Amino acid sequence: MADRNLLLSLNAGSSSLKICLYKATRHVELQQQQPHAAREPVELLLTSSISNISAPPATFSFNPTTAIDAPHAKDEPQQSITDHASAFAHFLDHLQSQASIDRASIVYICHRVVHGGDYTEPIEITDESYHHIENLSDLAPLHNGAALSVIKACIEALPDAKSIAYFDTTFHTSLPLHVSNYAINPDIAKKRGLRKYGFHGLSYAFILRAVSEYLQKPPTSLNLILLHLGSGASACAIQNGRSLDTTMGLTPLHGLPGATRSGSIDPSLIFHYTNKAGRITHDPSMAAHVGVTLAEDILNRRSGWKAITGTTDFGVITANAELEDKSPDVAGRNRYRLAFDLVVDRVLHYVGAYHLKLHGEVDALVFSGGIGERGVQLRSIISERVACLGYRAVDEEKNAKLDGEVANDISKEGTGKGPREQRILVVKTDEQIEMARECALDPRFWESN
Ligand SMILES: Nc1ncnc2c1ncn2[C@@H]1O[C@H](COP(=O)(O)OP(=O)(O)O)[C@@H](O)[C@H]1O
Ligand SMILES: CC(=O)OP(=O)(O)O
Ligand SMILES: [Mg+2]
Repeated sequence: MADRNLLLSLNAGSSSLKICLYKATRHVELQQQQPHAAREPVELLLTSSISNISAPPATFSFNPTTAIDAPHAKDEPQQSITDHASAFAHFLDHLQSQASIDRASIVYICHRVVHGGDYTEPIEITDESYHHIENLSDLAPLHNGAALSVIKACIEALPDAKSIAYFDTTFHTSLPLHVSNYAINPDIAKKRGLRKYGFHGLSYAFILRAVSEYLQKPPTSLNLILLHLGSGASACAIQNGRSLDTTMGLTPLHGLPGATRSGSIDPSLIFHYTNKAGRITHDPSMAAHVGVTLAEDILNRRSGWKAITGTTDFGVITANAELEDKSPDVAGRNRYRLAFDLVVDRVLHYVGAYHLKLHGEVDALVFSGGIGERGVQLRSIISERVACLGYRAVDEEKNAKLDGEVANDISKEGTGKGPREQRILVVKTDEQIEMARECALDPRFWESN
C-alpha cells in the first residue's frame, strides 16, 4: 500500500482554483527530529492553478518542483473546464497521467472556505458540517458555493482522503464586541448572526507568522497594519498578534473595492441604482446555486474596478493610469486613473483609521496579495502618503525589485525616534501552505491514519 503522507490544499477563489500538493511530516516525527527548530512540517511537491473559470476559456497551469518528475504547463486554455468541479477533475486527471502520483497517497485535503459563520476552528467535512457551510453560502456568494462544489468532487474522486474545511473567518474571532457589532437592534443581530466576521484570515495568519519570523519577534509582541490586495481586497489591524479590526464585514463585500466588488457604499445607493434590488437572480455562471438578490449580484459581480475600467487586472489599470485626462467629467476622464486613485483613497482611509486604533504604535505596514505583491506604483504612492504618520520612507530600488524571499523590507533606515519601527514590508502570502501546516501540525489529524 502507498505511503499515506500527502496533503492536498485547495483554495477556491471567485474565479480561480489554486492547488498545492505537499508531503507531510508527522508531528511526532518532526518533534523527534528537530525538537527546537522551526522546520516546516510540509514539503511542497507541486502547485497548480486554474484561472478565468467564470470568464472562459479557463487556463490551466501545473508547476512540479524538482521532487516530482513531470512536465510544466503554463496558462493552457481548457474548454472542458466550465466550473470549479470540472477544474478540479482536470487537475486530478493531469496528476494521474503526467505526474504518476498515486491518489491513494493523499490522506488529507484542506479546503479554504471563506465563510465559517460561528466555527472557531477547522472542521472535518461530514454531512452536518457540509450542510452548515451550505447554509452560509448566501453570506459569501462568490466563494462558499465554489468551495463546496470542490469538496463534493473530492469526496467522489478521493473517497479515502479526509476533507477538512479551514475558514477565513476563524482568524477574526478575536475582534472586540464593539468592533464586530453593527449599530442595529442587538436581538435581531444575534438571532440572525448579523455581525462583522472578517475574511482573508488564512492569509493574515500566514503574513503574521512570516513577519514574526522576519523581524525575529514573537507574534504576540507585534502591532501591524496588513493589506491583502487581490481581486478581493481587505485590510486588518493586528494588536499584540490578534485581529483588532478588519475591513470586510458580514460578507466579503464591505470595505475596500475589489475587481468586481463595490466595497463600502452608502447602503441606500442600491435602491437608487435599481428599483428591482430585492429580486432574486438566477445566473447559470454562479459557482453554485445560491439565491442572490439583484442588489448582491450588482455589488459583488458587476462593480469594482472592472465596472469602472472594463478590466479586472490591476496591472493593466496601473499601466494606463498615467494616460492624459481628456475631459474633467467622469465619463471623459481616464477611467484607469479614476480606478487607481479610488483604490488609493480607500486604502488610505483604512490605514489612517487603523493607525489611530493602534495608538500610533505600529511595527509595520504590510502589502500582500497579487496587487500588494506586484503593484510597485501603488506601494510607492501609499507609502509616500503614510510618511506623515511616521512610517519610514520607501527605498524605491528595493520597492522595484523584491528579492524573491517571502518577506521583504522595502523601507529605508528609520530615525529610531518613535516607539516602534514603522517599517514598510511586502509579504508573498500563501493561504494553501497555511492550511497544510496547520493540518500537518495537528495531532488529531494523524491519529486515525
Ligand atoms: N503588475 C501588477 N500590478 C498590480 N496588480 C497586478 C499586477 N499583476 C497582477 N495584478 C493583480 O493581481 C490580481 C490577482 O491577485 P490574487 O491575490 O492572486 O487574486 P485572488 O484574489 O484572485 O486570489 C490580478 O487580478 C491583478 O489585478
Ligand atoms: C474573501 C475574499 O474576498 O477572497 P478572495 O480575495 O480570494 O476573493
Ligand atoms: Mg485570493
